[in-house]
Amino acid sequence: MNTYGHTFRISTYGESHGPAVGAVIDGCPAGLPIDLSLIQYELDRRKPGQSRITTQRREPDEFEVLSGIFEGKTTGMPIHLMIRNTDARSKDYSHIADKFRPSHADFTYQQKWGFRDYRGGGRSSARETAARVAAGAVAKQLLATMGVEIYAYVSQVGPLRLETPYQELDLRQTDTNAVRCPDAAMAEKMYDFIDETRKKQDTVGGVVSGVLRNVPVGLGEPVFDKLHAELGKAMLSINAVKGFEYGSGFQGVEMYGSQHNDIFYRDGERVRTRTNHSGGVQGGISNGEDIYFRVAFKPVATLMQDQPSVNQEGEDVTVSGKGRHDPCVVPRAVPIVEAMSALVLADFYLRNQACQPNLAAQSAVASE
Ligand SMILES: Cc1cc2nc3c(=O)[nH]c(=O)nc-3n(C[C@H](O)[C@H](O)[C@H](O)COP(=O)(O)O)c2cc1C
Ligand SMILES: C=C(O[C@@H]1CC(C(=O)O)=C[C@@H](OP(=O)(O)O)[C@H]1O)C(=O)O
Repeated sequence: MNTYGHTFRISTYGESHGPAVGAVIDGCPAGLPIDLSLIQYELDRRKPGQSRITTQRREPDEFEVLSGIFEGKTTGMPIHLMIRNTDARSKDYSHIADKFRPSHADFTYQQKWGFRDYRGGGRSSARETAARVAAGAVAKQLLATMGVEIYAYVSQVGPLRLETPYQELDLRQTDTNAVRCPDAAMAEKMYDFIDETRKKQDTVGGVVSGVLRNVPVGLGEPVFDKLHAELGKAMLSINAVKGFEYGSGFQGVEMYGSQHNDIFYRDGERVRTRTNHSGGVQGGISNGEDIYFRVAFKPVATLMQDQPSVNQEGEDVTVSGKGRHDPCVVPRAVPIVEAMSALVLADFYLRNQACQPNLAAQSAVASE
C-alpha cells in the first residue's frame, strides 16, 4: 500500500535512486495557514548526511509545492510536495543487482514481483520517509491550531537505555545533539557507541520514544481503528521497525490490577487520572492524558563487511559491504515517528469532525 489514512490521507511515491520522492495529501481542510519553513525544518531533521553517525549521502531535501497551497494557505485541494533526489550513487548497487542483502527487502521484492529496482533498494529504501515527514509537517500545523504537541526522542541505542521517565526530561533539548537524546550525558555515550560500531563496520538498533500532549479526548474509533492500533500500524510501517508498545506496554504484565488501574479524579473542568498506565488511550479512544509509546528499530541490514548470501539463482555468493549507509537509524527516525504520529492524530481529528461527535462528552465533565 502506498497510502495512509482515511480522511487526512497521504500517498507517497518515488524510489531512492529515481528523480524524486514526494507526497500527495488529500483531505486537508482549506484555509489552514502553512509555514513552509516548518516543513523544511522537519525535512532537515531527517535528511541524510547530517553527521558522522548517519549515512553520508548528501541530499539537500528541499521541497517544491506543486499544488494545494496558495498565498500561504491550504486550498482544500490535494497538496503535492516533491523532493528531488540529487545524490544517488547507483553504481554502489551494481554488485548486488542479482544478490540478496541479508535482512533488507531485496529477496521479498524480487519474489513478489519477479524483478526489482535494486538501485538503493528502490521503494524499500527509507528515502521514502522524506515524503512522510513533509506530509507530517502539514498535519503538525493542523494539530498545532488546537494545541497538540508532538515529541519523539531517542531513548535507547543498543544496550544504552535512558531510564529517566519522559516527564522528567526537557524534550525541547532533543535536537541539541546529533543523537537526538534529550539527556546530554547519555547522548554523548550513545554517540560514541554508534561511532565505535560504525568503525567496526557494524550497525546497531535503538528505541525512539513518542509523547503526544494535549490530545483532545475522543480521538480513535471503538473497534478496529482504535487509536493505539492505528498508531502501532503507523509506527510498524516505518522501515526497520520491530516493535511498538504504548502505556505500560510489556512491563504492565508484571503489575497487579490494583497497581495498574488509573484512578480517576476531577480536576476543575476535566476528569483526569492519577496515573497513566493506559498511555492516554482507553478502549481505543484518547482520554486526554499524555499518549506515550516506544518504537524499536533493528540494526541496519547493510553492513560494511562481507556476508554470505544467495543470488537469484539460489547460488551461494558473498555480499560485500559498499555504499553509504546509516550505522544506526534512530537519530533520523525521530522526525519520522513524529510525522507518523501527526498523520494518525490529524486523520482521527477529521474523522471526528465528519461524524459530528458528542462535543459535550469531549469536554469530559457534564455541565451541572
Ligand atoms: C531513517 C532510516 C534510515 C535507514 N537507513 C538504512 C541504510 O542506510 N541502510 C540499510 O540497509 N537500511 C536502512 N534502513 C532500513 C531499511 O530501509 C529497511 O531495513 C528495509 O526497508 C527492509 O525493511 P525491514 O527492515 O522493515 O524489514 C533505514 C531505516 C530508517 C528508518
Ligand atoms: C537516502 C536516504 O537514506 C538511505 C536509506 C537506505 C535504506 O536502505 O533504507 C539506504 C541508503 O541509501 P543509498 O545507498 O541510496 O544512499 C541510505 O542513504 C534517506 O534517508 O534519504
